[in-house]
Amino acid sequence: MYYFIVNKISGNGKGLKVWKKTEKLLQEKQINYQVRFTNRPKHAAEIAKELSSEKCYAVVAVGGDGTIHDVANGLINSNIPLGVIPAGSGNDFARALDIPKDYKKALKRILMGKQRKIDIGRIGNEYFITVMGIGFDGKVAEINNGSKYKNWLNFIRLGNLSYGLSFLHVLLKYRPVSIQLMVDGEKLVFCNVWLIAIANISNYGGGIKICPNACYNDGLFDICIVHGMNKWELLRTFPKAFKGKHILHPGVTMITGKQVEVISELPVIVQGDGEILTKTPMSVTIQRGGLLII
Ligand SMILES: Nc1ncnc2c1ncn2[C@@H]1O[C@H](COP(=O)(O)OP(=O)(O)OP(=O)(O)O)[C@@H](O)[C@H]1O
Repeated sequence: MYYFIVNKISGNGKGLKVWKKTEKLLQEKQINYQVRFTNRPKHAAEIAKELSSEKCYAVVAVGGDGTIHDVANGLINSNIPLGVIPAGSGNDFARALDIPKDYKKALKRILMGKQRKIDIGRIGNEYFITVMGIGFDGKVAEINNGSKYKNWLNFIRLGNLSYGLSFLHVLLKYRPVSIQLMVDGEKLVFCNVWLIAIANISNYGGGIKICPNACYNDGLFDICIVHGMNKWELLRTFPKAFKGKHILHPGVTMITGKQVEVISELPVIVQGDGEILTKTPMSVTIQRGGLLII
């Protein structure tokens, strides 16, 4: 049995469209499957948790990174692999793991049954699988998730642009803060911090290579700290991040680590996989090979 968890509204309705085509293919191939639809945020985590005690080949998320985040959280500590049929706006997880954008190819890959283990980040009782962003970045995710232009840009197939627009929106008002980090027991202090990205994969926000050397199975987070630059420098440096070239700027510090604690002078917002998770102070740990992907 294959279980599918579908977020119909992901990618501004792409979830439902992709599912209809996928279902047709499953029926043609006479695959044994069941489908559940989400009807609220975090519902996919509840469904996946319920399914994690069933016998099945895989639980497949049909949606974007937020849906994959929820399904992964429901499957943690089970031995059931997570499959992905990409149907979101950004699809950064699929991009990093070479999961085809095309539903036919993505399904073929799931049915082939080859499994791999990936690292996950743990923050309290929640897990993230792509990138965690602290500060400016968290605010951008908050604005982006609630924006009307995200839906509109998805509609005209330019969903990737919405993160850039939200970036400009937040840039007008955001004030950088001082932040203290403890990385594997070593204390580091940075002034005028715009953002800290703690990454399991290289990209977020629809292809921004924030930590170009991040690898999902090396047991390490790649950490990018953007600090000590003014608004205009940040604006000039941002486009370089699409190719990972921002790391050459002196105001960008790159480090790696397994455990990171973040304390800031004022509480700042934290996102993981594009979902708002918490505010600082917070602590995150990597769990090597914590999730099975099919
Ligand atoms: N029925 C629903 N109604 C409202 N929100 C939902 C529903 N089902 C799931 N969600 C929430 O929708 C949000 C967006 O989903 P998702 O991230 O998969 O799509 P996306 O934002 O278009 O793609 P991406 O994250 O790849 O850019 C998630 O936070 C998820 O929890």
